[in-house]
Amino acid sequence: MTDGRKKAGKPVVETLTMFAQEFVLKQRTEILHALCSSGSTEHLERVLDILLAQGELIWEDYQNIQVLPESQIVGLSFAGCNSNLEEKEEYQSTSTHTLLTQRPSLVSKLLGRIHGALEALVISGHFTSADCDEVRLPVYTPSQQARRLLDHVRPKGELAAKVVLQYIQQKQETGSALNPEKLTPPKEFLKYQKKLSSSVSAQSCFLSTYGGTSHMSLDDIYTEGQLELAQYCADVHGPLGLEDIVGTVGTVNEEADTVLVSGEAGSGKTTLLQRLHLLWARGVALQQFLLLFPFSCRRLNSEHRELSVKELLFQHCCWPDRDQEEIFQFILDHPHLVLFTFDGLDELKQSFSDEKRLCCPTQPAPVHILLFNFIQGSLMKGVRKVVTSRPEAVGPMLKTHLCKEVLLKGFSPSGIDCFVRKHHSDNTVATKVLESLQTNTALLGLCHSPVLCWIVSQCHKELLGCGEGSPQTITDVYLMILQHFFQHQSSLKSTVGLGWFQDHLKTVLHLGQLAFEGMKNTCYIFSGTDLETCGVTENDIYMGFLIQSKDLSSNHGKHYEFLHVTMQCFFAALYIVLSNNMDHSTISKLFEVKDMWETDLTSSCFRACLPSTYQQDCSLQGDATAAETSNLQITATFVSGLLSKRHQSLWLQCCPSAVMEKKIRQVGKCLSKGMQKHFKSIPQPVEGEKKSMHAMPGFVWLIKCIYEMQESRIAKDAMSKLEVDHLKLTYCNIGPVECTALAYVLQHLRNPVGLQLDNNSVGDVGVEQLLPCMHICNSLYLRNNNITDEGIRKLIAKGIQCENFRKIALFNNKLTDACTQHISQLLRTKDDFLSLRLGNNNITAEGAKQLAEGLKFNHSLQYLGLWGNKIGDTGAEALAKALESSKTLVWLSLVGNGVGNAGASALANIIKNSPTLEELWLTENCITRTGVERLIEALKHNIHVKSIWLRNNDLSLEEVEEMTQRESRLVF
Ligand SMILES: Nc1ncnc2c1ncn2[C@@H]1O[C@H](COP(=O)(O)OP(=O)(O)OP(=O)(O)O)[C@@H](O)[C@H]1O
Repeated sequence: MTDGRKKAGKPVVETLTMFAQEFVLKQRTEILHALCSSGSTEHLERVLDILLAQGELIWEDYQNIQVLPESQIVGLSFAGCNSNLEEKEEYQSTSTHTLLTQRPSLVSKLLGRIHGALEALVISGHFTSADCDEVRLPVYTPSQQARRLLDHVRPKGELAAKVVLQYIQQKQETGSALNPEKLTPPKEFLKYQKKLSSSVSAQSCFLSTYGGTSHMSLDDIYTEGQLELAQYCADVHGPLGLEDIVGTVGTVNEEADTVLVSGEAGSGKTTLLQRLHLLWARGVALQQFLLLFPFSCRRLNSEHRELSVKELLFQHCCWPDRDQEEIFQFILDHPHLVLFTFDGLDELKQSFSDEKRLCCPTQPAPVHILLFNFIQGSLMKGVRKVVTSRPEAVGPMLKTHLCKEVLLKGFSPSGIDCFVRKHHSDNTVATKVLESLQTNTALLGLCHSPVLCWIVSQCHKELLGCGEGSPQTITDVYLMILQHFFQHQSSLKSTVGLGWFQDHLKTVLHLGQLAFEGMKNTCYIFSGTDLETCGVTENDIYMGFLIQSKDLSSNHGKHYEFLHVTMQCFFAALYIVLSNNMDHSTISKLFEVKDMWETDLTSSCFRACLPSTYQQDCSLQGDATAAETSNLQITATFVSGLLSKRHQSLWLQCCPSAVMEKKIRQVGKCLSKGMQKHFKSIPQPVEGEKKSMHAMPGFVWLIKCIYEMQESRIAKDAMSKLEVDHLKLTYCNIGPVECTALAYVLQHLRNPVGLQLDNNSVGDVGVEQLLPCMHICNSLYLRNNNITDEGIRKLIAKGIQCENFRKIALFNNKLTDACTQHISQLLRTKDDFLSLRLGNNNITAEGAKQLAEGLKFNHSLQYLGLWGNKIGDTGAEALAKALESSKTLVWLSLVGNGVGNAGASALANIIKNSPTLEELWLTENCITRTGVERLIEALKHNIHVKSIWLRNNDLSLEEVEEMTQRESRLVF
């Protein structure tokens, strides 16, 4: 700090300063972390704004801090930063002084108005264009630009300060400059905007999945997917809408301007972006953005030139017919009016890194460097960016640069209904398809994934005609679409048995090879030469599995891609299974693909089976991308499914059975080995604790592969070696499909386990899928899983029959009084049930009364949690009556239920009589002194109770103090 500080001269200030100094010294590490850990200087700058405004920091000090390199900025200390009273007086009531004292609010008022303020300063002759350039450096965030503007105005004097203040005041009176309607962009800009929006509209009005077979307009088929914030946000109730993706809701890092939409393969990320694009181009959504530039990372992979931002925007999205410079300058000046979207970040050949910084929009660089710098905000700061990716591709480094993350979780049950009805104009057909899904809940579970829902709808004839053999696995569904396309596109109409597969074996192998080679090289777009190399013919293309790539085909001959990348995975799997000249190590290498979390990205083992020239090519790309790992896992899942005995008849006629048997054995061995590795990683339990395993995503994948094989021998074998008491799969993206696989495998466990599935998307369909393994679960944790009364009805019906089942946790779901009669039945019937937790649902007094009916007959329950419901005083009275003679109850929580004094008085009876109760939670229940007196009275008869929680009730401080003294077990 400088020595030019002056003394405050007031003892009180000195004392405070000493305290502050001491505090800063003691908490130095924490303060430094809070100020600097986000990688942005915003927090530090905000603190500086406040210090300047309050006169705790004088201008010279501030300037010194400003010029110090970033690492030394943290040398800021409060030592001697006394108020500079003399200086304060000197500037009293001048505009320059106002710039200082109002600095924090001026910074925010200038956001979105920098351009106008600079213009006013230039016109008034206080600023040169060089001043403007310094303020507008693209490396600055909008708030930093505002601060630099204020910094530059100060030395220009009183009149310049006045201009800025007048400008801000005027703008406030006439409305927000952030509103694009208030802007008057140059004429050429408006023409460009029109051209861009018609190009975006043309690109987004049809769905590509249907390209091979028929056209389907997005309007006709688009169905809302389930969007959720990745991080809990107290302000958000109910589902997110499309506009929320770019809105402020759920923002975790205000300085970042990249939103990530993550979702599994086929969950609808591309389609969602397409919908956003279309709505913007039509002028019905996202109208806060004047321009929207859509990018596909898959296509950006083909751009090998170095480009500047300008070239990237204009060459890849829309070319301005005139006045390029002016249009680009307008974009630079109004970044907050521009939106970039990047689909499939996981498909980019390079993994995200923030090592190479770039901040100049005119400097050419490889496109992935441009993209990474957009995300970090070093380039085109202020432009909103929406990026999509599979979840496993998003590492912690990328996450630090996100404004928020939104999860796309596929269709909800009503979404499936809506999609199927949109898909079939004939209502009778739609109803039949939906009915058949209700009878096959494994398939219904699969339909939560939009791509699978599309296949199932597309293949309704096959589906409705297959009776008993209705599809159960993902492989079954993909085989169904294979058959569907062949039978619809081909002149060979083989109707008998499996003739269709034999008839098209050549096509399968050609497309399979193309898919397989592509997979090895992270290639999803194929040139004519690629097709030729694999022998793909016009007839093969005609079958409809390949579609022409949109914007790449015109320049360099036709290019193709698979209808969907999962289709490419499926064909690659068919090739691995059917090809007779496949390297024998391919399968084991495929299954060795490591978890993204386990080590660095290494699917290189898979590449090792390639010819050496190919390996060289690949090594040029550096590490494997996330999409590669994820797609190889999907391929391995299909390989497992295709080698299932159920599909033997398909390949027996085209492959020697000895070869196939060997492949089956290999897959079985790989799965078993993979499981062993997981089990070995389970740490020994600490004494007194249960042995617990937290599954890694790779565990779920292996389980899905086992399910695809549909061989209980393999499932049994894998599970026989798992020895844990508690299996934790929280935040593992467990939906209905995963539940089906889990139940298939876990039912073979030798000993009962606690199954913890908190914070997933199990839903009612998932609950139903779990039923086959209920007998092995002694406790089931399903917190925050979108479960309704219907799911619970089925769960309880099964649970009642399961001997081991003793505990259930269902907080944060969608339960109402309608489920309590079933739970009541469980309590009445199962006299060894220990724990019931139903917090944060919608249970009222009626529900509590139902539960009480069951509790009257129960002699085992120890834990009952009903916090965050609405049982009120009558509900509490009913429960109290049922529990007052309980000889087992240890813990009861009725937090936040409005039980009031009447409820508290009734509950006092439990205290009076219970020989076991230890804790009673009555926080936030509108209880006054009258209620507490009853509790105190009851406590006189009970020495076992340890604490009664009474925080946030209707008591005065004096009452709290007095009652604490009378009864120390009351916690206020
Ligand atoms: N919201 C939706 N409404 C209607 N159909 C949809 C929707 N979302 C997805 N689909 C169907 O599912 C198919 C796959 O979806 P999409 O390509 O958007 O998934 P994705 O998440 O981008 O997959 P990937 O990660 O593999 O690239 C689409 O082509 C379409 O047929």
